[in-house]
Amino acid sequence: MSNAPHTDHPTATKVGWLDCASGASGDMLLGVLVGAGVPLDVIAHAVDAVAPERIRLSVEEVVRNGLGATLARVEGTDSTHHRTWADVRKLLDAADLDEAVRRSAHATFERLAQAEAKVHRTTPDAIHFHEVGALDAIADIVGVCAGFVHLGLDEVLVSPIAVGSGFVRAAHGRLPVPVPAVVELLAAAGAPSYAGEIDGTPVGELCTPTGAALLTTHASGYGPQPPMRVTTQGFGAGTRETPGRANAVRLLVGELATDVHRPSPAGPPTSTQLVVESNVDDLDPRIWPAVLQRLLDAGAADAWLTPILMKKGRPAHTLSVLVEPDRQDDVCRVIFTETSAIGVRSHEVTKQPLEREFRTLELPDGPVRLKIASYAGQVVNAQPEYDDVVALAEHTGRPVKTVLAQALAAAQEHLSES
Ligand SMILES: O=C([S-])c1cc(C(=O)S)c[n+]([C@@H]2O[C@H](COP(=O)(O)O)[C@@H](O)[C@H]2O)c1
Ligand code: NI
Repeated sequence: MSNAPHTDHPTATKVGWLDCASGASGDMLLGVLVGAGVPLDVIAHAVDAVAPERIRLSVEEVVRNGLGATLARVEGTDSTHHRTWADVRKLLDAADLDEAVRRSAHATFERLAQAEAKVHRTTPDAIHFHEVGALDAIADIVGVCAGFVHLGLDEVLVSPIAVGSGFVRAAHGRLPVPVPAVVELLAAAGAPSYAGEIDGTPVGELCTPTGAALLTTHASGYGPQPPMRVTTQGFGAGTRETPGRANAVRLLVGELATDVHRPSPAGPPTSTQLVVESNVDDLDPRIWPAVLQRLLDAGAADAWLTPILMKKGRPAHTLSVLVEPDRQDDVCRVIFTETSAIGVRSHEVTKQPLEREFRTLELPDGPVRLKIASYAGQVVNAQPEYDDVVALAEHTGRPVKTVLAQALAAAQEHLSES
């Protein structure tokens, strides 16, 4: 239940819009939820249910660049320094927790672990949660998930996310901003981001990995504030004062105004891409697989061939490449240097990606990633990553079809449990 006044619209869609013009971190999101009316007790209760050691959560009203904001603090000392995602998952599974909170906390940690595993070339289960420790990650993630469940939002929309620029000092040295885990998380979700510099001056880290994992888990779409009748706003403060802007994330809560334009709840908004094409009748066909790979390496979203019968009755292929407009030059360079095409044509297309997420299936012989696509909040497709299946089959010497069947069965079981 939310603090927002209730209206008697029976079919009203309750929406939250997060304004991430100053980025987002776990603490900022905890603060913004309290600022928007979630009692601190609700958050603390969920965190206590999971945390293996005492965590003290507190909030304080502060001013950021002249604006009042809620600063959340998480205090506690983790006596265990090596808590991995596998350890935290056991804590989550065993906790006396609302099922919706458990589900979204699990999804958030899973995303974070996937992104970290990719960056550090390891497995999600081996990931530990940064130098601040697992206790802080538990407080941020479980607390924010509990806050969102309490608000009971039908949709959470997120603005393009300011990620920052320059460098940040981490336990293992200086990391470039946006830090690698943030880049992976936003890329996997198709979330729009930008540096957020003011007057070209590097601003440091605005969006942390925990912030990005929480945003991408809860977002049902990205974009500007939708038409909505706002009832409540909250500001969640970052710890630093930053020149030229209030270092705070903002949450507007209200009802979608369905009498005007309404963004799709199905996932990221549609985007305009280009299809660049050329008909080719004189390339040695053995070269095509390498061409398609080079196009993907050059930034194409997809590349494919269609057999055609060309002028003069010649069997040939249409090469088609789907690409973001700003990568068109890179794609054309590959086409002209790698094939015998002497010209290309292009047209704009509208792309609507479904929301996707990766989870990890633990098969008896090793992990296989599961790619899940959702439409309007419902899982509509779930496929084990074929490359992982082949790698596991090679590793174990078992037939690919056997490993694939095992992965599909594990996927079904995983989905029916979650
Ligand atoms: O310590 C590690 S491995 C580390 C990796 C990364 C990557 O992006 S990879 C980032 N960081 C920085 O740690 C702090 C804490 O982040 P939280 O998300 O846990 O709040 C932050 O500055 C990250 O950029 C550390
Ligand atoms: Ni890392």
